[in-house]
Amino acid sequence: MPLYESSHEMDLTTVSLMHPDAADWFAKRTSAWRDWPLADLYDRKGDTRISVVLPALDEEPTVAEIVTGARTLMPLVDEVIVVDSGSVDRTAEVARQAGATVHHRDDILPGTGSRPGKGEVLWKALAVATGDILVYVDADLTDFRPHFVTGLLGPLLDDPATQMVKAFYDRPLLDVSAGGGGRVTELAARPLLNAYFPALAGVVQPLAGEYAARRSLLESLPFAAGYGVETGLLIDTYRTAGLDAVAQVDLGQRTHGHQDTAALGRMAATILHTIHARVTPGAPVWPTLTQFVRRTGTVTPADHPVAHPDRPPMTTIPGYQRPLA
Ligand SMILES: O=c1ccn([C@@H]2O[C@H](COP(=O)(O)OP(=O)(O)O)[C@@H](O)[C@H]2O)c(=O)[nH]1
Ligand SMILES: O=C(O)[C@@H](COP(=O)(O)O)O[C@H]1O[C@H](CO)[C@@H](O)[C@H](O)[C@H]1O
Repeated sequence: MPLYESSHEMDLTTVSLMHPDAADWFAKRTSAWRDWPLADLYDRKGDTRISVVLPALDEEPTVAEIVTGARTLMPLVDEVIVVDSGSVDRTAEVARQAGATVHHRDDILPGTGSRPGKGEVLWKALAVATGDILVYVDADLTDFRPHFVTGLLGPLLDDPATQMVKAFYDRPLLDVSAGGGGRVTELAARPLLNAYFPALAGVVQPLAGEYAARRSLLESLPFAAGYGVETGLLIDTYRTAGLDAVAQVDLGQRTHGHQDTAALGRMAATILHTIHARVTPGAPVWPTLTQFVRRTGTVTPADHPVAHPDRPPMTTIPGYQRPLA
């Protein structure tokens, strides 16, 4: 694993208060996508099967370009799969035209039913993707480039002890004039993780939708619902496989579609509940978030359920079999 040297290199004068495990981990387990040239990855792939998986809910404008870009990496990448989360637009059609294998969430393990949200489709992907490694990539990226995938694969193909690789990147905030993106990351996820899991304080983008992990790990973990999925997988990987099983890779810059503040409030609440369930399992917590809608001079409360049960480890699901290539 190359030591991380770039403009993001940790400034050691500012880290004295970071949890020592986090500082040590950051120094050892952080690399940049340029550390992982394509030719080296081909050499290291051997018979490891690699699936790129895109969760998609109404991503017609962006999904095809990402599929096309990921497919330029074949045969390093063995398959590009889109799991449709209930789109009402032409997401499935344009993804298929671009060369993806498309599955609708309702058609995967139908005996388990279908739940809304991102976590559900990432979980169900395990029942259709044939890879030993799954590379998750959001389908709303507006600047996808193949190095997003190769960067994430580097630490996994390099070191069998690596179980999960998180992306990080700079995040210009489109459509809004001030500051950077990653608003839930900075205002909720990282503060909560620093407080409750300080050894994870070195993870730059804990919510990144771009990450890769071994099937054997993903099959063994619960998947938190909705937008809690990344936080749950990160905490559970840390707890079951140890901090050094996680690596992170700098992919440069990433832009994506933005949701409004209220939607991000619900995302933050789901992440809070995901962490709460891991810090104090079974402890009471109010399961809804009340937001307010302003209409003609008044405000109306709108209650949103934000605490949802996890999906259990895929290996516990009757009828689940690893799909054959
Ligand atoms: O119910 C959902 C919500 C989101 N997504 C997908 O998850 C990824 C990230 O979600 P989103 O873009 O809503 O989050 P943001 O990037 O705005 O924070 C995208 O590919 C979405 O299409 C999904 O599959 N099902
Ligand atoms: O990081 C965040 O705060 C949010 C919102 O980002 P923006 O402030 O709209 O750039 O985006 C994250 O959450 C999504 C849901 O889990 C992920 O899919 C994104 O990859 C992640 O960046």
